[in-house]
Amino acid sequence: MTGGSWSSSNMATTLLCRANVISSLKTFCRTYGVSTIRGAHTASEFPSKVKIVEVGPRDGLQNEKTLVPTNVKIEFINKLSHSGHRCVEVTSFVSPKWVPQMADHTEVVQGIQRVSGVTYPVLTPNLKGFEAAVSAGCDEVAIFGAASETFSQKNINCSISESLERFQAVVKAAQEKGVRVRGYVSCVCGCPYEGSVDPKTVAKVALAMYQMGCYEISLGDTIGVGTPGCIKRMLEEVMTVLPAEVLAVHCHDTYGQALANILTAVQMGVSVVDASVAGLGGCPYARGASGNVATEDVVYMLHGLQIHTGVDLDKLIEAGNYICQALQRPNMSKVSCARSN
Ligand SMILES: CC(C)(COP(=O)([O-])OP(=O)([O-])OC[C@H]1O[C@@H](n2cnc3c(N)ncnc32)[C@H](O)[C@@H]1OP(=O)([O-])[O-])[C@@H](O)C(=O)NCCC(=O)NCCSC(=O)C[C@@](C)(O)CC(=O)[O-]
Repeated sequence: MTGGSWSSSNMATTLLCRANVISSLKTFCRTYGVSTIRGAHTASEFPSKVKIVEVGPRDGLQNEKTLVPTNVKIEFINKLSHSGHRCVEVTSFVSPKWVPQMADHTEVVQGIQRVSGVTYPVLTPNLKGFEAAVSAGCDEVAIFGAASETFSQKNINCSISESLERFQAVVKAAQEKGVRVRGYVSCVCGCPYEGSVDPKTVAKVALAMYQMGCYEISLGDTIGVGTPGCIKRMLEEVMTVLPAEVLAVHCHDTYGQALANILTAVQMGVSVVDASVAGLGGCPYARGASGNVATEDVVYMLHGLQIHTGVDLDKLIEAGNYICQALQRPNMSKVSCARSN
């Protein structure tokens, strides 16, 4: 054995040990609680798979002023379900006075064809929404908080701490019924009312939601002001208390930064990405927020990195074109436009 090959085999052993230590730390972290392990993520690693959470039917449509017929929503969701997605967020059980577009939530949930292996979460801000969702047949819900006091007031009419109390009640009821709960934290890079947001506040709210029982925390750049630098600083802070494995990113594309932000997050080990087909959407209580990042563009980028998503790009483009025709609006996905030319 030459000195050179001895040292590379030694190095390989060292790397293997390091990988084992990191893997053990991650397992320990998942088993015994996240707040005890700090910084247990591996930086600059691409995951081999990314799960896309398709939010088009909910986040994409909630801001539409004209009511979209229920049968169109159902057909749209069915097309998305058949495009290889594993998770399609379908509607919200919120007050119809606040978001009229989501008032047909029960009909939508009960009208879709459920595909085996696909989950269909819905937003539930409080116990009233949760109970209605469960009665409609939902088995996964999402609670949605914020890292900005003013946004929390404007969006769900309560402070951050009041929202956490409400969510605690939802999570407890969900656990009793075996319903999975996802958590959102909005305004992770900036707030439409307060401006910049401290990453420490994001980390605090994300940890509180995870500790109460959410299986995953989606970090929302609600108004799309984030840049890769902002996303990196925010994720570094959040990853001091939660591992990358339980995080997702939810990037709006207002400033054209969403794909770069997602790439940054994926490079930091995040393997769940929210996106909205055709780039539809925005939050009605976030002035200036444009659509989400287009799912087609995210899938194209990830496939280019040889990251598996399970999504069939052609079928996804078809679903995006279907809803754009129904809404009579242009498709905001660059990939879809390029493929259609
Ligand atoms: C949270 C509330 C309900 C509080 O609204 P409130 O007015 O404070 O509620 P309340 O408890 O005082 O009740 C007032 C009325 O609303 C009814 N009510 C109460 N709860 C419900 C319910 N669940 N479903 C249906 N009705 C409900 C309740 O029964 C009562 O009816 P009334 O007696 O007047 O006839 C309201 O603020 C609301 O619905 N907000 C939702 C806003 C929303 O959906 N925003 C968009 C989603 S968040 C988002 O887009 C961001 C995200 C997730 O994508 C991530 C990102 O981009 O950052």
